[in-house]
Amino acid sequence: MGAVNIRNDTEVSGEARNDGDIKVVHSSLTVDHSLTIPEITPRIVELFKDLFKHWSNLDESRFVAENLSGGITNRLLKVAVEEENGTMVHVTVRIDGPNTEYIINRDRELQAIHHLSAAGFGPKLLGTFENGMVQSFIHARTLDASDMREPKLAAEIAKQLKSFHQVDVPGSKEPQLWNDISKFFKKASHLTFDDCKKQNKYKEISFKEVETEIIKLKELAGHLNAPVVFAHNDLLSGNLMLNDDEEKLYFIDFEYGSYSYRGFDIGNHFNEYAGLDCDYTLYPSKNEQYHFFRHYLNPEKPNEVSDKDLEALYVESTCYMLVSHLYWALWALIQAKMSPNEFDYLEYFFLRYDEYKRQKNECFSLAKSYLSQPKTI
Ligand SMILES: Nc1ncnc2c1ncn2[C@@H]1O[C@H](COP(=O)(O)OP(=O)(O)OP(=O)(O)O)[C@@H](O)[C@H]1O
Repeated sequence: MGAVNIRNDTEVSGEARNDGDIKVVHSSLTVDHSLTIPEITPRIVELFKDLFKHWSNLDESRFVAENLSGGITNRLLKVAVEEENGTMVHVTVRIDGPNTEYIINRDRELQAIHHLSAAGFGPKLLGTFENGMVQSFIHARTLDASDMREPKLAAEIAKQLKSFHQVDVPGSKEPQLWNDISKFFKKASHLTFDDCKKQNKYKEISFKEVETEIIKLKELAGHLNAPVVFAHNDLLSGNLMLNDDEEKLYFIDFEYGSYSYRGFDIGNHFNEYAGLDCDYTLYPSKNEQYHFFRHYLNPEKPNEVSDKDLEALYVESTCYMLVSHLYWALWALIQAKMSPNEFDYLEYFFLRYDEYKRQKNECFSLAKSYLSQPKTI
C-alpha cells in the first residue's frame, strides 16, 4: 500500500476491541460531527492521545486537522501529526454521519474492513471510537466519473473487483441485498417531513408501485442465479483512488459492503458512470461493458473469455443495474429524512426511480429472452 501508516504496533491506551480475530484499539470517546475545525481540533487531539499512547505527550500544536470533501454520508477529516522527531504522519478521521445506522450496518462494516484491509484493499484501520474510525491516509487522487471508462483504468478496476470478490470475509455468506432493500422499503415508505414542500413531493410516490417493482425484479433476478460474492456495493468514482506514479488503484469506503450478487456490484458500478448528476446517457456502451467483463472474468487472458460468458454477465449486470436504481432510490428517501447534509436526497430518489422506469421494459425483455434460450452445457 502506498499509504503512510502510523506504527503497526500502535500501543493501546484505549480499550482493545476484538472484531472477529483481529484486535484494533478503541476509544469510548465520541466526536460531534457538526463542530468547526477550530472546535473539533482539541477533540481530535484528545481522541488521538487516548487511542495512540505514543502521541500522548505531543503538544496540541503538532496536530493539524482539515476537512476532506467528496463524500455525502460522513464527515471526513485529514489530520497531520508532527511526531517528536519531526516525522509527519497523515491519517483520516471518519465521523459517522448522524442517523446513518438506518442505512449502514456498522458492525458488518468493521468486520469487513479488517479482512479487506488484510487482503490489501483500502486504507489501514488504525483505531475506532464510538462514532467513527481512524484510518491511514492514501496518497492518491480520487477518480472522476469520466476516468472510470478510460479503457486501461476500466480494465484495472475490473481486475481488482475480481480479486475483491474473492476475499473471504467470515460470517454468514447469505446475500444481504434483498434484506437491505426490504429494510429500506419499510423505513422509506413510512416517513413524514416537517417541510411542506418535501412532504408534498414525498406524497407523489406510490409505494404500492415501488413494492410491486421490487417483487417483480427480485423474482426475475432470482432466475439468473448470479454468483454470491463479498461485494463493495458502492463502487463510484469517489471510492476509487489512483496513485498515478505507482499506477496503484485503491478501492475505499466499505460501508455498504456485504455478501451480495456479483452482477449488482458491476451493474451498480456502471450506473456510477452517470456521476452524481445522474446523466445516464453516460452509461457504458455494450462494447465498453464487454471490455470490463473480459478483464473481470479472465484478468490474465481477457481475450479468451467466451461469448457465452460475456452474454451471461451482460444480462446479469443489466438486471442488477435496475436493482441498483431501486436500492439507492429508497436509500435516498431515508437520507432525505435523516441526514443533516444539504444534498437534495428527495430529488435523487426521483432521478434514480425515473431511470428505473425508463429502463425496466428493455431490461426485463432482455433477461426474459435470455432465460428462454435453450441452455447448452
Ligand atoms: N483513507 C483516505 N485517504 C485519503 N483520502 C480519502 C481517504 N478516505 C476518503 N478519502 C477522500 O474523501 C472522500 C470521501 O470519502 P468517503 O467516500 O469515505 O466518504 P463518504 O461520506 O462515506 O462518501 P459516500 O457516502 O458519498 O461514498 C473520498 O472520495 C476521497 O477523496
